[in-house]
Amino acid sequence: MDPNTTETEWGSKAWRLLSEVRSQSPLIQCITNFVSMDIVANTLLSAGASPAMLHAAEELPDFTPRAAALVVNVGTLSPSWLPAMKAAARLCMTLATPWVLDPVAASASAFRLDACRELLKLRPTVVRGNASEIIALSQASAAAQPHTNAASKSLHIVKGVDSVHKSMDAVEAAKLLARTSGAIVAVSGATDIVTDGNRVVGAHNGVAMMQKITATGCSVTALIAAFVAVDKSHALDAAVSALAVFGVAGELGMKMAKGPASLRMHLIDELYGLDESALNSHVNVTSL
Ligand SMILES: Nc1ncnc2c1ncn2[C@@H]1O[C@H](COP(=O)(O)OP(=O)(O)OP(=O)(O)O)[C@@H](O)[C@H]1O
Ligand SMILES: Cc1ncsc1CCO
Ligand SMILES: [Mg+2]
Repeated sequence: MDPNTTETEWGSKAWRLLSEVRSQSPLIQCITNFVSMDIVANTLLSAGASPAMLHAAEELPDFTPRAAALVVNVGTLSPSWLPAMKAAARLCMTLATPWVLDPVAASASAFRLDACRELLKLRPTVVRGNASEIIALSQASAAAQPHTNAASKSLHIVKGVDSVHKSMDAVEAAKLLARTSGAIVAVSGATDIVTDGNRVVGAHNGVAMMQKITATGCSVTALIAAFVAVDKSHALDAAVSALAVFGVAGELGMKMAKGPASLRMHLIDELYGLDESALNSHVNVTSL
């Protein structure tokens, strides 16, 4: 993080990065779960980025090098998809293209946890999960070998894809995961937490109703990829800004929403229409 960023400067930073996404329209390759494909693509389009949901291994050598960033989301993981996820991540690692891991339901099964740990070795720029996912992954990756006690203890920490922990409960786990993986780690929740293992920043935007729309977490993961794509050397700032921007869109959308379905629509509309004054007055980011 730029150590000079004060709390009042986060609004203008978020605006600058959103403006860059709008002007550069970075190509974001998303290998994401079936549930999330539509809302992730619409979130990226509303923010000004260009989504592409390609996942065939045969296409990666041609396509992945053209992407400005990659998202790998294991939400509906199956054995046939994992090799392509790893191959795309490996290409990004080789090409220094930023990529973001969403470890959905990381500890739901040994297969999924091992897949997440293998993906972590391919040096994601950012890992974004909910609190239960980050706690489970942090415990598992602290274990030196596969199937050690620490890894198996972290199995089944999650109920499913929804968190059973609060984001603030995951601060130490996030810092540890950042240190062991080298990634920026973001934990979504009432306060979104972002850390590089030393600094911890909190983004306090958003509304609780966002949890009642499936794949809002997947969507903000993709938005983080778009923001990192336009500011590769400041991944922590980019992740914080994306989380704050998405949260502000949720707050503004909630003013017109009657429930989750209409919030989904209004959030996407508000993201599309965000302007400088809205971000300056609503972005609420602090050091933790
Ligand atoms: N209590 C809350 N108050 C405000 N915003 C919230 C709250 N809980 C979640 N959010 C926001 O909702 C979005 C999704 O976060 P969440 O933690 O629900 O992700 P997730 O569990 O990975 O979701 P999914 O798996 O459905 O994609 C984030 O932008 C987050 O900031
Ligand atoms: C509900 C659900 N199941 C697998 S992925 C997903 C989308 C939210 O993560
Ligand atoms: Mg999730």
